[in-house]
Amino acid sequence: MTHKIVLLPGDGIGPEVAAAARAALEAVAAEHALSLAFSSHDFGGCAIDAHGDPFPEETKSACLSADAVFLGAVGGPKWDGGGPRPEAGLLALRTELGTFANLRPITLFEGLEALSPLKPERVAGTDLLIVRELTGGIYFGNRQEGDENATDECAYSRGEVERIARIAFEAARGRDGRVTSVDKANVLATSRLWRKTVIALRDAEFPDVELDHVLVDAMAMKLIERPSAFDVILTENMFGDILSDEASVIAGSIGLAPSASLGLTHGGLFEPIHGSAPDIAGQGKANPIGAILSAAMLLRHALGEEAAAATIERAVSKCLADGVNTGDVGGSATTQEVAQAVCERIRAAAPSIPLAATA
Ligand SMILES: NC(=O)c1ccc[n+]([C@@H]2O[C@H](COP(=O)([O-])OP(=O)(O)OC[C@H]3O[C@@H](n4cnc5c(N)ncnc54)[C@H](O)[C@@H]3O)[C@@H](O)[C@H]2O)c1
Ligand SMILES: CC(C)[C@H](C(=O)O)[C@@H](O)C(=O)O
Ligand SMILES: [Mg+2]
Repeated sequence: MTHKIVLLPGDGIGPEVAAAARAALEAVAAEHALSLAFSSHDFGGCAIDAHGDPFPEETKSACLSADAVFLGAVGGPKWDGGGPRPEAGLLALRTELGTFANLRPITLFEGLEALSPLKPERVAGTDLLIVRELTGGIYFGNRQEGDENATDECAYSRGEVERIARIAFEAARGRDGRVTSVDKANVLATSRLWRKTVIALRDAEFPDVELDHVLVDAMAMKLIERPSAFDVILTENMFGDILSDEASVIAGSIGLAPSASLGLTHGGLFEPIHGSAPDIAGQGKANPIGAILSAAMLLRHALGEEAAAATIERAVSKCLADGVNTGDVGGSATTQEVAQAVCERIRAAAPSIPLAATA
């Protein structure tokens, strides 16, 4: 069976890290006898330039009929003027695919401990999963934009909160059994609904999972004070966006952090959490590890290929431990060199296939 993978390289460093992810997928497919068919499509700023639309119809139908979608990154100063925005295409893509659950794991890698801005004793033992609601909240409420006044409405329904909370509780059962729900219930009505709903769901369906609540401002502090205190962090769209960039630095660099965006019907959307990094685009400086680990998440969540996902993850850990790193994590390797080093380790790690007996 051939799996159809749509690639949306996008803008800035997006094409560089997407090429690295594709190389890792091709290497692992060869070793695990998987059949993957790739097609690339215009999306984001480059699609605005080519079609006047960040999410053209052709791209949309390719995404909808794919088994999984991989995105590099979109955006950049070129499209920050007054016209269509690349980021609007990304929000439309998430809505179109129904990917309401954004999983953002933060993993400490051997060999990179010294890169964390936190003291080693604070960072030791950190292993976080941020579960971010992705298709609701202030990103998708009514928006009014004027020169004197502007409004961004934040709305959540009980059903939207319940379905993302269920993902977090289920994830916690496979981990350390603890969920920290982050909100701003001392001020926001949406946060009070959030908290009530999360508590009711835990009591009804997940009494075995430990649950606590932290206000988002305090969480921004606690996350860097003692990140190892947390297991699964469940939060709404905007808080999750902000906290995940913060959390990524604990492990060394935003360039290392992957994500999976999952829904109920489509295989999902997989993207590193970073953006198009215009400051380093086109220079071979982008760290491709977040993108490569997103490709591993694609294999696991969209295709059910756990062994292939684990092969990529082991190859990444080995590559980082061997010191093959881009500049953001203290090395001097280029994007392509890191990708190549990961691919070599994918090939070296795969089980050897016995030779057929010859007469
Ligand atoms: N999913 C996405 O497509 C996505 C995500 C975030 C931001 N954006 C967009 O990207 C553009 C730039 O945003 P920004 O500068 O605020 O955030 P950014 O994540 O692009 O960059 C922030 C900083 O991190 C560095 N960085 C990011 N990724 C890196 C990598 N892989 N390797 C090494 N260093 C890396 C950059 O050089 C920069 O200094 C904006 O237009 C924004 O809207 C897109
Ligand atoms: C580009 C932007 C719309 C996006 C978000 O805020 O969700 C990005 O920051 C992310 O984290 O994926
Ligand atoms: Mg973000």
